[in-house]
Amino acid sequence: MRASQKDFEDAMNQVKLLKKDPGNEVKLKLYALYKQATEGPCNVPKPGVFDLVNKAKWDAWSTLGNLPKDSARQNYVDLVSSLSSSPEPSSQVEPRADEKPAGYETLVVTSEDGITKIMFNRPTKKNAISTRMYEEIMLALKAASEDKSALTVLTGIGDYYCSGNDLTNFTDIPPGGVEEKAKSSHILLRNFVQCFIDFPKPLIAVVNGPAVGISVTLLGLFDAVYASDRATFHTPFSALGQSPEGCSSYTFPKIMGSAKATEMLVFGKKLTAGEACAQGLVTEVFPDSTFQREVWTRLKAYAKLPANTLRVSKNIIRSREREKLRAVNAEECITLEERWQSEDCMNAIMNFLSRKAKL
Ligand SMILES: CCCCC/C=C/CC(=O)SCCNC(=O)CCNC(=O)[C@H](O)C(C)(C)COP(=O)(O)OP(=O)(O)OC[C@H]1O[C@@H](n2cnc3c(N)ncnc32)[C@H](O)[C@@H]1OP(=O)(O)O
Repeated sequence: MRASQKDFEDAMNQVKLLKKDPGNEVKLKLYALYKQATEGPCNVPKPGVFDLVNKAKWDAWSTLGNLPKDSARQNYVDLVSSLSSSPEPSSQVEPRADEKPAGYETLVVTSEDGITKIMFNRPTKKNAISTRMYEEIMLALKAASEDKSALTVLTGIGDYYCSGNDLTNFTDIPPGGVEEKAKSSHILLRNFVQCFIDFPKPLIAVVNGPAVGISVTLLGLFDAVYASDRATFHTPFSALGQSPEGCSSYTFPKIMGSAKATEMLVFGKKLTAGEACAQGLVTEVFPDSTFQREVWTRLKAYAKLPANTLRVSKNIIRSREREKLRAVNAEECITLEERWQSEDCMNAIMNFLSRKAKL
């Protein structure tokens, strides 16, 4: 069920009762969702650069773009419920000594109704995946694989599902130079994709808006993909001097045939949600106005099925491919390590950072 006005008002009251300060980033998010839910898209002039607090608020609100009021209300209620009911996202799993403490900076993770929901939470950066976010997604997936939920869902907070790799990840060059950076990125990416290959329960993507780069390629490793009709699917690797990852060089041709996969992965053709569904990458598309309600109603029903049986059935569908996928992942990362050191890739990143280029 979509959050009602009453749920929204209850959530506003709950915020006042929070025992722990949720931190500035979450407070800005709450502010922005509140304004969007009550007034719609940001309609006030941008404050001056020295008015830091109001500028931060304005940025947070305006980044929600044209997010409908009822989606904003729902996101507000979800965010407050995650703050009040499960402030320690991995509380169902004992963290090992070598793990980061519970509490995510780039994600909101909730677990209820048999569903663990991992939400990308960098809406001001269109949910681009920073190095920290790669690490946190791996931790959240590990916790979800061990908790009691039947299903695990990935989705985005704000108007984007995810804008792919955070291109500023490549600006933090270590003393060993670009070569060392490419090597460490190779290892991070390989481990990250491995978590999706090995994930033991049904893994569902709820694609709430545009998806770019690695957030698209990974969809081939999900068990179901539900998309809003606002979502688009774009893998602009060639324009970035990069090559396909997330096992897409294997899964995409298998899902849609090699000609359609080439259009996406080599020529960077952006697909609408309808096109992605016709090509088998997306399971079903819903109108944005009913997307959240319809998807969560369906997932809550699926989550009532016996959790162990869901695991067993997923495993029998996926297990034959696992070794192959591991080999593909390794090969893609080797190729990317070389690409990241190429002139094409460096120029593309510099162009984006100097705002000369966008998708
Ligand atoms: C360990 C390494 C592993 C590497 C794995 C490799 C993966 C490959 C990929 O994922 S390739 C895909 C990379 N992504 C992109 O190329 C997207 C780049 N972004 C854009 O083109 C645009 O931002 C947009 C089309 C996604 C959205 O455009 P819009 O005009 O609506 O919004 P802004 O451009 O103003 O964006 C708002 C702020 O968000 C920042 N941002 C958006 N995407 C990214 C990104 N991928 N990386 C870093 N930052 C991003 C953008 O810079 C704005 O920030 P600002 O407000 O501080 O300026």
